[in-house]
Amino acid sequence: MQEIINNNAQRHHENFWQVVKSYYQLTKPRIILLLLITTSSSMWVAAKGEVDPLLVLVTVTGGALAAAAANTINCLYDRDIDYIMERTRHRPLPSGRIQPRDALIFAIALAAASFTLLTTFANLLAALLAMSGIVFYVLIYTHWLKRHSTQNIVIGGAAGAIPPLVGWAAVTGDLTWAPWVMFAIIFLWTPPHFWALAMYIRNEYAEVNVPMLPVISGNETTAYQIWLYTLIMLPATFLLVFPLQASGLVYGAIALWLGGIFALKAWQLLKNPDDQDMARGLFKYSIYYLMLLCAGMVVDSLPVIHHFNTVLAENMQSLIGGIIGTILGA
Ligand code: HEM
Ligand SMILES: CC(C)=CCC/C(C)=C/CC/C(C)=C/COP(=O)(O)OP(=O)(O)O
Repeated sequence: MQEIINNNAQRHHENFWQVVKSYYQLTKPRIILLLLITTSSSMWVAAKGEVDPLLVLVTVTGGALAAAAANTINCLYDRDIDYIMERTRHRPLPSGRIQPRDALIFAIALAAASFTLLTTFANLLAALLAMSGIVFYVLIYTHWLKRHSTQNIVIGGAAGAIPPLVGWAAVTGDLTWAPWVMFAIIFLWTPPHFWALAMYIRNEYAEVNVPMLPVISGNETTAYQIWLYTLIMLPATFLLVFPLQASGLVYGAIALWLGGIFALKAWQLLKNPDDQDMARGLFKYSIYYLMLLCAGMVVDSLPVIHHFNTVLAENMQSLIGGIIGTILGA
């Protein structure tokens, strides 16, 4: 008898953790992690390296709840095609581990918690921006564009670029040029990020009639588009240094190094558009790229680095002055 009770208790325990795990999976947690990295790095730049840790905690939690709500509704909406694609078949909704009605209640609760947390402990602008991220991602990307346009992720990608706006707004209460440049960087980063992935799983998207660019226009055109977006994204990363001076030369050097590798990988793919390993390589690198670029912004904003940045800038100035002087003098 005691053994049966023990077994039942153990089974209940296992079931409970399985349910928690399914809800966790529904939120696409790994994508949220990168969204939060972009949010917090923007906070660091906004606060010039001296950010209130409690505000970071609140904003990151509020942002995570909003992104989790957005991803949950996306999973709910896409459960029909997710059921067909191998990569997504085992998600909680298509595999029947969570009921659609429960997912909807979960998403609404997450969004409400996010709004409450952000308005109470950050500010209304940050909360409204996070909510606009959910609405944009769900309505514009998931509902309107994903199944109808090859430009789905170009326009829909704007949702994924909102988190740095949330972070900046939480710190300063308004939006200046710098957060919009961060928005632009992620907006321009999204097509290379996603199309590289879509190039090596295009058969899956073709199977469910989602008009991703490689399915409709082929690998050559997609690789060319990836190359173009990369070429526009790279200069955008330097706008934070010049003319905005929101970040210094340490960040500039990191952006140059990381961007060089990005360009090299995009160029190699352009020359070998049917090479799936190269496409996979660029997709994986795109994730590290954004993480490290954000880390670069944070490191650059730290007060200890400020001094170093100033010395570097002065030396650069006299170096450039010297070069111009030599040219003019010659
Ligand atoms: C509309 C824009 C975007 C689309 C369509 C898109 C699409 C995808 C897809 C289909 C995957 C593969 C997921 C899987 O294997 O289940 C993926 C992975 C990933 N995406 Fe994006 N993405 C977009 C924007 C973003 C943004 C803005 C971020 C963060 C800043 C991001 C971060 C990631 C990360 C970290 C992964 C790897 C997840 C893992 O390892 O499981 N994505 N993306
Ligand atoms: C501020 C805020 C709340 C922003 C939220 C923005 C957000 C959740 C962006 C995520 C982008 C993303 C993972 C798209 C994948 O969609 P998909 O449906 O094409 O991928 P799938 O084929 O794997 O389902």
